[in-house]
Amino acid sequence: MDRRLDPGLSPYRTFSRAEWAALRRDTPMTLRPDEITRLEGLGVHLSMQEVEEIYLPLSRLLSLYVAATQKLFRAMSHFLDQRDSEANGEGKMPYIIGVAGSVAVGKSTTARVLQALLARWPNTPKVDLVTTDGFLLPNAILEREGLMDKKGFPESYDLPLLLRFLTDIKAGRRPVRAPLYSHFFYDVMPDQFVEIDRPDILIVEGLNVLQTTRPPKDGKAIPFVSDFFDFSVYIDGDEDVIERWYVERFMRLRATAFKDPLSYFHRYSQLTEEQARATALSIWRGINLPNLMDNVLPTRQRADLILRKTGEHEVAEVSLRRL
Ligand SMILES: Nc1ncnc2c1ncn2[C@@H]1O[C@H](COP(=O)(O)OP(=O)(O)O)[C@@H](O)[C@H]1O
Ligand SMILES: CC(C)(COP(=O)(O)O)[C@@H](O)C(=O)NCCC(=O)O
Repeated sequence: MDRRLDPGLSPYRTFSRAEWAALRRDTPMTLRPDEITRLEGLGVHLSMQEVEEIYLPLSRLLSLYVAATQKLFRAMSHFLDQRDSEANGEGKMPYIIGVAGSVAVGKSTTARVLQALLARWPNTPKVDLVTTDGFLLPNAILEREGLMDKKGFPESYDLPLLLRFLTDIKAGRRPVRAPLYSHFFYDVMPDQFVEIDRPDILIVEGLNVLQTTRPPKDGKAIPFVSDFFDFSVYIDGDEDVIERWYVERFMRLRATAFKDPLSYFHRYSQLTEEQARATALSIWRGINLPNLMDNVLPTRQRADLILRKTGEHEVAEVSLRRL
């Protein structure tokens, strides 16, 4: 079902692939084929054409937005009579980009491509990447709370920890640590963190990054995750296509990572191909699809930019929110 906004009512300007690709203008291709290969996830064939026609124009837009925001930040520092060193160390504020969308829609891959392209721009050499998977509650708590079948749902995250992380980033504290999630162990890794030390850009990717927060029981108002964002991208696709991507990824993992006896899903590597496909479909239709329909898709129209994908991860349309 196509739930895109009625163009007559939309705050977005929508570009065809060709119109968007033309906005690359003279932006040079800064990634070599071997670098694109390194960016690919398991089984991903990331086409050079996709990077040139979709992600290069996006990196040009973001570079312009970051430069304008850096000017705004200096204006605020001037207003506050703050010297650059006092404002936030070296007079810069991390520009935070959120990347949202369904499980298996391509958030991690897109985030890695953007990280590589944005780091090539002279005004943003340091680009860090964090996934909100690390802010999931540990399996022990999910199991105690009966939430193992809700992994990825709003209630499965340690939202206060994520908001504290983003607050520290925006306040310029250094370094700030983000917990790490392992898809191999299917759990948050105890005592493992990624340190974020005042990057020019921080990309935060995850299912929940555009969700509006239900007020907590104590009634205290808390911010939305996206209140800390300077720009946000939603990666969109038809549910039946994402279901295929999810099953394809599951089957690739079954043939690789799941074969390791230490892998959480090792038991699935013992299944026949048909049983494994049925299991992947059951997990998708029982957990990730309801989460997409109820909690993720409704956040699409909060994004600044929507990448609408077709069957093989190609982006067919780009919608950019008008200022
Ligand atoms: N642009 C792309 N081109 C080709 N394959 C892709 C692309 N983006 C994602 N994929 C594939 O789709 C699956 C999901 O991608 P991933 O980035 O892991 O999604 P997410 O982080 O949203 O779960 C992965 O198996 C990956 O190989
Ligand atoms: C950990 C996740 C919530 C994160 O989603 P993703 O990074 O794949 O978008 C998801 O991969 C997940 O494990 N969902 C629970 C059901 C499943 O095993 O797919």
